[in-house]
Amino acid sequence: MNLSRRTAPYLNQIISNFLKKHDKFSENPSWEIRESNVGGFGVFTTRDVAIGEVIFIDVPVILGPRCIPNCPILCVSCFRKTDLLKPCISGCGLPVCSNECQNSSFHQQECRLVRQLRHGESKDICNKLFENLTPLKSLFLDQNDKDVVLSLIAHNRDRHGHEVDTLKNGFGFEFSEDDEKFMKFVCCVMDANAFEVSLSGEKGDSSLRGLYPLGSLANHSCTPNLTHVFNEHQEMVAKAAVFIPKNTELVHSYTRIIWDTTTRLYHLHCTKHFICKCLRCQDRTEFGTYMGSVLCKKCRGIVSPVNPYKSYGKWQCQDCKTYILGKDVKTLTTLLGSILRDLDSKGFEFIYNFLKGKLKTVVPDHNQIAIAVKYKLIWLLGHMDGYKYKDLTLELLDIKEELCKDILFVLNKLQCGQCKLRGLLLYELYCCQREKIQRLKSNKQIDLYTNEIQNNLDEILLIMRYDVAAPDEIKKFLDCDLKE
Ligand SMILES: C[S@@+](CC[C@H](N)C(=O)[O-])C[C@H]1O[C@@H](n2cnc3c(N)ncnc32)[C@H](O)[C@@H]1O
Repeated sequence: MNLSRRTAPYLNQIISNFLKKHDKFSENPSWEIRESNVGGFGVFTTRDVAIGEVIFIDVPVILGPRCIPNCPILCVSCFRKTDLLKPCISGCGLPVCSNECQNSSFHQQECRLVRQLRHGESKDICNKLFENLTPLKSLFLDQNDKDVVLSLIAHNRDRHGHEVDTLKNGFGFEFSEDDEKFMKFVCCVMDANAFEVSLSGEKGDSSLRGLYPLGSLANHSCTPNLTHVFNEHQEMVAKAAVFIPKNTELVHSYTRIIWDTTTRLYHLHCTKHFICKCLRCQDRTEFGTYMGSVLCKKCRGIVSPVNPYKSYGKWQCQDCKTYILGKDVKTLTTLLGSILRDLDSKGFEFIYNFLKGKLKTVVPDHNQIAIAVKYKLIWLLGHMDGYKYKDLTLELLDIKEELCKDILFVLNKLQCGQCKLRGLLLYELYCCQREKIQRLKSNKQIDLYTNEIQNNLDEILLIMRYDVAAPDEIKKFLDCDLKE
């Protein structure tokens, strides 16, 4: 794009017009695009915003499958993941879930283009074509939407845009020079800005990516003040995770919140090509959580990097002041990482004993590996065969409750407010406490619990409001709530 057009007034105008077209623009928005201190542009509040308040609703200008190996397939028309997926009967090789989706104008235009450019038919679903479909979809944008895409920043390193090469070299697609240039630009814009879109009932990683123009102008911080959910129309609902004063930059997290600084910095460098300088990254204690720290072999004190930006440099024990080398810490964390991956095949006893035994001797309680192990146990208790809620003893319910509260405590220390992870953990805690209350005998204990459960439920509803990925029982509460 012509960079001289990339000014704050231009961006405000083009994004506002885009939202107006989709009926998502409020006449008195609580956001504004301005130049940001971290570089480029960012989104700022124009007034105080209360915790949980919706700041904007954004619409995807491009929506398509993530280009990852073995991406679980979805209907290319309605983007639902269902058992009813079948290959399009016209022979384009793309998955659709119903006659309605087969015949939708949305699918028909890409189906025609695929058959025309590819010179051939496919009777089966072609996964590779599905994975590389997103740039192709961008060719159907109208000029206004193309201008929106052109106004966003694009990564310009060589490895971005390989989807287009796969379409050309792997499938024999022939594109005009302009189309090819635009599609490559789209891939670079998607890599810089796209969000993984949550879908109803989807477990694990998302298969869908969306380019949300306003959402994508918000910069990153490891202590985000913005949180977002996706509703059933694949719209992004951006909400305040904490109270946000007027004129504050809105920032969301491009990484997992419970990763340590080394992991977050590495991820941001590789995927978004910048070095985060937020307060959490600069603090070697990570706000007192010591998520990246290990224990000293000599005195069991906490060992942290002297400079969090140089994890390969020196690390020092805060008690006995001994130095150790970053590469030795790396060896330990790599080993723990591989044990962590293996834990998926192990049962509760093994994982719990590992947490309370070996792991406790090498890392502090809130090291990211310890948190990941605790997280596994939370998901195991109450969900896995033999460990459904009804099967759990009071002792196991106590363990689950303690683990949930422990990670919630870490999230509080990290100052992440009403983030999505908090909502999920509160929900696990709520289910656990609800089960526990049925086993309690004393009325006093029951009363105490009932209050806590109700408070947790209120907060879960606030965090999960509009979230298509919310658990079904929460959605039922929310349906009533939204109809009121
Ligand atoms: C999704 S865009 C955010 C909007 C972008 N600032 C703009 O002007 O369009 C992501 C890019 O913004 C920049 N960015 C975001 N957060 C940053 C941060 N905390 N520090 C430095 N650069 C950041 C990086 O260049 C990153 O690749």
